[in-house]
Amino acid sequence: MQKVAVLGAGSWGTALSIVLADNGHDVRLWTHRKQQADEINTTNTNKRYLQVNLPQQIQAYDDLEKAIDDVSAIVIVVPTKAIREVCSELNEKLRHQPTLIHATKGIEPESLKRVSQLISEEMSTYNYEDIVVLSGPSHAEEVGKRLPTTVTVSSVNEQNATFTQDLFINESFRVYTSTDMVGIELGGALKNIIALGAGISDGLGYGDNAKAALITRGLAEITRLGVSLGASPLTFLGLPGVGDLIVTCTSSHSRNWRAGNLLGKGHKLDDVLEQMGMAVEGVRTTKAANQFAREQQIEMPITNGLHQVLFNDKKPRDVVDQLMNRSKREEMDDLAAFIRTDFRD
Ligand SMILES: NC(=O)c1ccc[n+]([C@@H]2O[C@H](COP(=O)([O-])OP(=O)(O)OC[C@H]3O[C@@H](n4cnc5c(N)ncnc54)[C@H](O)[C@@H]3O)[C@@H](O)[C@H]2O)c1
Ligand SMILES: O=P(O)(O)OC[C@H](O)CO
Repeated sequence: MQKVAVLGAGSWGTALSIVLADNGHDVRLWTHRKQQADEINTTNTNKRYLQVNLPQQIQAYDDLEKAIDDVSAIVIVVPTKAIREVCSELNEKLRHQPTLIHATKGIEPESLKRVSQLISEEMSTYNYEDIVVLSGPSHAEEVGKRLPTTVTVSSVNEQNATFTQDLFINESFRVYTSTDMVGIELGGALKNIIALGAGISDGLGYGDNAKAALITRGLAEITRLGVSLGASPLTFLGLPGVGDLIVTCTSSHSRNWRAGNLLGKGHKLDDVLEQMGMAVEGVRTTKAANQFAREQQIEMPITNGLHQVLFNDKKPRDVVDQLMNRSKREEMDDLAAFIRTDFRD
């Protein structure tokens, strides 16, 4: 049994707390809202975020210092835009060296940094190599009901990855390890761009053919960008790559798909984000990936099209026309070139 603090009591932090509690761990779920902590502790529910009863071993805290006292692991699950703020507070209050795990899927637009890089920059006693990421096809709504789910954990420090695998694995939550930290984080972040696109496609009334094309050509874009940043192309064929793309692009559980669906139906971005009331990571990640692709001359036509819809007020239908009428080409041409470069190195 371990003492584990989970920072972020949204849908994913709550679902991961259930997995940890089912495994017999003492779980401290931290929220910055006192009212939410009171709800969890008095009724064993967190109704705004997850429609399930919570195990009693989950104790909620609104005091960060108390939540992290004497824990052997801290799981960070706030949205990317809150990572620096939460980690800077954590850095001030942490007096020992528990394993740091994150399950956040995003990239910081201004710096184009991955979440593990942001965490290590804010945490003075941790190196980037120590941080662990947990990612893969995993909707909180299904994990909360103990439906079969598989994820991957990765860290440059392989002992930390194995410790995290042991912490979470159980009969309904299967955990693999991987040594490709960069690929695992990028796969989880970049799939949200394509999921927004899949939602838009469904919102426009396009069919399964269009969605299959988005998923497959989206995977090509993700792989190009990922490999250029040092990821293994094989990672994108695994759970944090194509696995997460499928689950996010095809499910109405997905916040990114749902936001895209509303955009496809003609709603404005600001209204959509207000209506969602939860993290829609793909919006900021589109900005980051589009900027990086432009700077590095990486071809990402779907990401670029989505960027035009989100930030330049372009009509989704016009972007689809633009994508369908690009110049003729061979399907695997540029992707093969990227992958060969990786193997030659
Ligand atoms: N929901 C899922 O099924 C799921 C699955 C896998 C990964 N993720 C990833 O997990 C991360 C969190 O997503 P979520 O779905 O739980 O989001 P959410 O919107 O459900 O919850 C986010 C939580 O973070 C808290 N928060 C926001 N800013 C904060 C701050 N500055 N300080 C403290 N707390 C703050 C909010 O109060 C809320 O409780 C995202 O990166 C998402 O991509 C989500
Ligand atoms: O609800 P979304 O779109 O943030 O996606 C949730 C998970 O990342 C799916 O694996």
